[in-house]
Amino acid sequence: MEYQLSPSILAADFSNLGEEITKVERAGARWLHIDIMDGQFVPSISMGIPVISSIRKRTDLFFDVHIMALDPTALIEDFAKAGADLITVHVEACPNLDRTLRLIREKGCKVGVAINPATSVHVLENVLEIVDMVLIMTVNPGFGGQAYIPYCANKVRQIREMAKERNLTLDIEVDGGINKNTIQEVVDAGANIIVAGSAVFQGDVDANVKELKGIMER
Ligand SMILES: O=C(CO)[C@H](O)[C@H](O)COP(=O)(O)O
Ligand SMILES: [Fe+2]
Repeated sequence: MEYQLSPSILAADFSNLGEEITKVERAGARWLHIDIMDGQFVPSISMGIPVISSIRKRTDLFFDVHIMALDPTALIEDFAKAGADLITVHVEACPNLDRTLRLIREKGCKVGVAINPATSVHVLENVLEIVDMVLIMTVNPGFGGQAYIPYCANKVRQIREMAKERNLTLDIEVDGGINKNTIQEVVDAGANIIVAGSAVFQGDVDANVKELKGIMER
């Protein structure tokens, strides 16, 4: 299984975004987590198309776009054109989930599906075969810098088990409150794509990326 650290630029210095991205790239990250918040599905507003298309010109990192919006389906085509490699939508925001997931694939992107902490893994039973990645939120979405919710590790374990039963090679991503103290628990539970915002961009970015990757790959 491939392990990837996906630094979340939500915690980066936006006045110096290009440099921040170069730093994580130089430190050895291959993915970049881009949080899209619309102020409705979640309370805050983050960034949109112009940010993605401008950073796309600067880096070949794999763009892992996490949409936290009330109507993610309407945004998919534009995000794909702007340079997303993988688009993840929330079950909680998709009344026609199957259609939305197929649209992501049609637009040429890898397909991700996310669930909030309080949502059961069982809502994913029917769509596991048509996604590349499941994102288990380990905080309630909306802000960086929140504390990791420990019961979510069990959901990672459940999804890994469900994938195994179906013979699927599925990526499992965790997002929220992951740092050097919490990363081991989610990796042990079966997560292989690890998002980290504050734990990467606060302090020495190079040392942070190397430390987290080191624990993950051990
Ligand atoms: O989706 C998110 C919040 O909704 C972010 O990706 C997440 O919060 C990352 O930040 P941190 O690692 O600081 O918790
Ligand atoms: Fe995220």
